[in-house]
Amino acid sequence: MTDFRQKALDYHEFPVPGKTAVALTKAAETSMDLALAYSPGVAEPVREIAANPADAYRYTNKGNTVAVISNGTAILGLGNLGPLASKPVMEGKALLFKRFANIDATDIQVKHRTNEDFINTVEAIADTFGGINLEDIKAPECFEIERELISRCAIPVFHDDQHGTAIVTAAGMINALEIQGKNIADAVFVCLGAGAAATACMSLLVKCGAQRENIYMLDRKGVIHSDRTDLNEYKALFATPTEKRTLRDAMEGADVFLGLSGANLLGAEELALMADNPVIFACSNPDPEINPAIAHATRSDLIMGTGRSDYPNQVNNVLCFPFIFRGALDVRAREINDEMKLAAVYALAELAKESVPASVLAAYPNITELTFGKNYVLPKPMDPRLLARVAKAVAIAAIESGVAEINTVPEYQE
Ligand SMILES: NC(=O)C1=CN([C@@H]2O[C@H](COP(=O)(O)OP(=O)(O)OC[C@H]3O[C@@H](n4cnc5c(N)ncnc54)[C@H](OP(=O)(O)O)[C@@H]3O)[C@@H](O)[C@H]2O)C=CC1
Ligand SMILES: CC(=O)C(=O)O
Ligand SMILES: [Mg+2]
Repeated sequence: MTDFRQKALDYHEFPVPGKTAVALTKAAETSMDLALAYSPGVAEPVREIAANPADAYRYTNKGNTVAVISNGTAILGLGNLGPLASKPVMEGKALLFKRFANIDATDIQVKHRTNEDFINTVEAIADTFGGINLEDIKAPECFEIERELISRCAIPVFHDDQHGTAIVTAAGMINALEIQGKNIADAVFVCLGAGAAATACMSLLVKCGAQRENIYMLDRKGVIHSDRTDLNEYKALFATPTEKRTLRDAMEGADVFLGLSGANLLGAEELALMADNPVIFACSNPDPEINPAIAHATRSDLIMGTGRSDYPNQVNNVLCFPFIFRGALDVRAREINDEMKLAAVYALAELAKESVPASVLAAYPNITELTFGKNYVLPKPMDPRLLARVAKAVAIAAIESGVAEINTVPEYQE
């Protein structure tokens, strides 16, 4: 067993199994405390909430909670390993919600037979929480699940692998293309993967200026082209009239490679075919589509990002989901709409251009400098300014787009 593998297992096992626990926010030491917390005192907020459901935000933890819900059908890039095996990832997302945005998240794994079973289960428990973060649910089922839950629930429902990934990818891509001297409207994109993350990333990049005719998306069968008769409605949106059929065909002259598929699927020979000064975001977790060491050995003019913490340019939805939910919860947004997503994109992209406080460098002992450039196109997850910048931009966008119940912009400390 490698050192790192054992360290990771020990981290999860000791001193207590798992990564999260419940903490009390009220005193529970005296008989009076118990009388207030439980019977008879608890009856008072029960009566208030029964008379006015919005009082749940006043008297319970609802307003600061998010349920992280998965069925384990697309656990990172490891595939469909079932609900229980997804629990470490969902606990991990809960850890990140707490660490970065002080949101109390509960992980929930759902075993189900049909999509409708899953949707009904989540709908039935939704009122418990302030928001729902769907995670690691594979395409195409994830699209119907999210659409239905958004329409049935009164709280924000957000499929992180789609939109969290798309927001971070778009922010990093805008900056990387700028550094490489390329215009997003002219850039040719190859997207390996045509699932939840890939379709959402490319859709948001189109909203940021990418041209559909410049996008080659690939699934396991190759390029998604107009003559294919096996495409679902989501893949069909990216069908291109082209003679290109393989990854090799698509990579010839491309400006961008975006990997949202699986480990080691991009070869050095294909990377060598790209246009000058390309951008490579190989975002599959835990192992990217191409190892950065191979990519850098193949050509020196690229910008390379991965989904991992241990290489420069971490393109990972951790930069988004804690902060977009913080902003949404703070103004009690009914949904997370495109205006809020785009506000998060531009807040992230702008923050990467500012000089980095010493506390960020201190959190990364192997890094001596973080300056906007090829090895720093996105802020680091440990950057304490993320909360104030992204959550505030999201809260303002929610208010201005009319989906907030609270119309005062919260105060955020940097
Ligand atoms: N860095 C980040 O923040 C994030 C990274 N990801 C990564 O993206 C990947 C996909 O996740 P997600 O979209 O949720 O999963 P989905 O199951 O929804 O989609 C997976 C997609 O990858 C394609 N694929 C798998 N193997 C190959 C292959 N050998 N060649 C071409 N295409 C292939 C599948 O093709 P087909 O349609 O033919 O089955 C499918 O379109 C994972 O590796 C995940 O770790 C996801 C979210 C966030
Ligand atoms: C980061 C993440 O959500 C994923 O790889 O699925
Ligand atoms: Mg995920």
